[in-house]
Amino acid sequence: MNSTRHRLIRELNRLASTSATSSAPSAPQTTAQSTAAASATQQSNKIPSSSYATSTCPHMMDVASVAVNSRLHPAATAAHIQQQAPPTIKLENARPYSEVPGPKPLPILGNTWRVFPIIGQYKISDVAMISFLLHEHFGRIVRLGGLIGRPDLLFVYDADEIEKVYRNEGPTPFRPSMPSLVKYKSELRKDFFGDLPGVVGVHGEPWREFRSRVQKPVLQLSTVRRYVTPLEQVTEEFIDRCNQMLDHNKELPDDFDNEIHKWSLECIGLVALDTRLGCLEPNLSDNSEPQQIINAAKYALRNVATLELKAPYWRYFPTPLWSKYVNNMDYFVKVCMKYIKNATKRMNLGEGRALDGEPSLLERVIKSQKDERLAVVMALDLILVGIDTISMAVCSILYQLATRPVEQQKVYEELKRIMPDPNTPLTYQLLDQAHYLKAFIKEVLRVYSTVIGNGRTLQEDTVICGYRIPKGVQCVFPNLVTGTMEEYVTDAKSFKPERWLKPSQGGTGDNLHPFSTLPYGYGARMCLGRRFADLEMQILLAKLLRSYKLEFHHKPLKYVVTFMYAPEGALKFKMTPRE
Ligand code: HEM
Repeated sequence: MNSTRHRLIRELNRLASTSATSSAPSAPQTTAQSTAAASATQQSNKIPSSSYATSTCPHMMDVASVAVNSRLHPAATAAHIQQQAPPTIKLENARPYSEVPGPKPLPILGNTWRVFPIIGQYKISDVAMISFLLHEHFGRIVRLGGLIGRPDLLFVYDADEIEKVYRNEGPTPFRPSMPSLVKYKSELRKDFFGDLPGVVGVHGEPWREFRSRVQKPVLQLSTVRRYVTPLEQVTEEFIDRCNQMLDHNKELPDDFDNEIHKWSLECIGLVALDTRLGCLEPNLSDNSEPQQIINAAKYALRNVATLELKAPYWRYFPTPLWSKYVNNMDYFVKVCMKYIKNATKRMNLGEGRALDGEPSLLERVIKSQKDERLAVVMALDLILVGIDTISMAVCSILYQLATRPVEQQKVYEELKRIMPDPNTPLTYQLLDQAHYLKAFIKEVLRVYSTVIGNGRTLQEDTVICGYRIPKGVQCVFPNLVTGTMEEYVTDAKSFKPERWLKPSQGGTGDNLHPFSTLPYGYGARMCLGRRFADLEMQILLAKLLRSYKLEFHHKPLKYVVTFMYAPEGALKFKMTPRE
């Protein structure tokens, strides 16, 4: 255990002993609850070489209705249905909110001070660890109150209760969202965003209207399928580039994560802007447009955590960090406008980008909605949340593959069977057969959830874990913790892609509570880019692993949160051609 963890445990022990309510969490408990604390202690000790990171990841807080069960192991769903539902308690019989356990806010200073520099005991990157420790010390529901300029955070570690909240969220779910982006869209650039502000950081009717106008084209399979070949081309270029970057040990460079960012930006440019941005060109200069977009994306997203948790003073006056954030956002808007205007021009000239008769996503949106600004806002949202999420997920998946040779070999064997000739062009049907590869991705997202939690702001008073939780409280559902809890996942500490397979495919039939691990969220607000995310990741892995073996011969990397949860350090993978 590292010293940060010791320090946090000491502090939480102290808090637990001083908290007015922490010693008496006598709210109604499920049978499994009695063992939760013990299992959580065990769990946080066992999670390998990870430092934990921010559960208040702004993306999770902000990022929509498609059945979740389609992504789940059928056996898991069946097992879940057999579980006992939590007791239903009426609002009037529930225990008061004030009794929810949690660290006690200090007078005047509240709890925000805990993430201040020097005097505060937590770094933003500690927040995931805090999420584990809060569970360990306070149980299945924890209140973190007294935060400057924001409502209380309520951590819920009970998958049945999480399910209840999701299922009752109504037609306009409210994800506690980046207030900084809300301010940018609804105040600073109201002139541009007006009554169509997009989905990210937008709520209520404006969110519902925007989402309903873009959801169909973004999620429909025919649109997504159209991108297999273009995304395969991008990925082939990326792999060629990787080859050129190998050193004398056949290892990739220290800043390989930046290269993955370039690949993901090139992919998102293709999808959201109908453009090849040129990110994979060799010798990209620091002031080139693609590199500037990458920098702007990293900045815009990663500083949201700091802006919102650590330095929320921009709410009251424009701080330097806020001004920089605004400049970055303005830059994004400008870039999106430029490329969407180009796409409209091409369409007007009859030079559209249809493939096999299928128009591009952008063409579909511009044609059906007859609104260029809507397309700009959609592209902006997709880019804003699509680059970092997928890049970080890929960093994490590649690292897991490189350090798990047995599983990597299984992925390779499967790919070899599906594509005996490595140069076989990819199709949706071929990818559909890559069951183990997909299961591997799901398992990485369970154990190392890139977006470490999701959230909902309650729109009415609700009973959670026997407490009456008032409307307006922000619930946090910490995937990273619940996805690795023994009570919800059989043999939760073991990395077993097979748990996601059907028995006919060699699956283990393990129990897996569907609401314990939801990497793309759930319901009407579920991730809008998930089909593209899955496709991009599958294409990259299929192309790369069919032809190369990946190894990692360096000190194990720790998982931390910058914005997303991913391994920190040089991803110096060794790439060796197969056969
Ligand atoms: C592995 C990669 C990704 C992960 C783990 C991920 C995860 C998430 C999560 C957890 C949410 C919140 C859902 C909810 O509130 O229930 C979300 C929302 C969203 N995601 Fe993703 N995402 C990924 C990739 C992408 C990509 C590539 C795009 C764009 C192409 C994208 C676009 C969005 C958008 C626009 C939202 C907001 C939806 C709304 O609020 O209506 N995501 N994502």
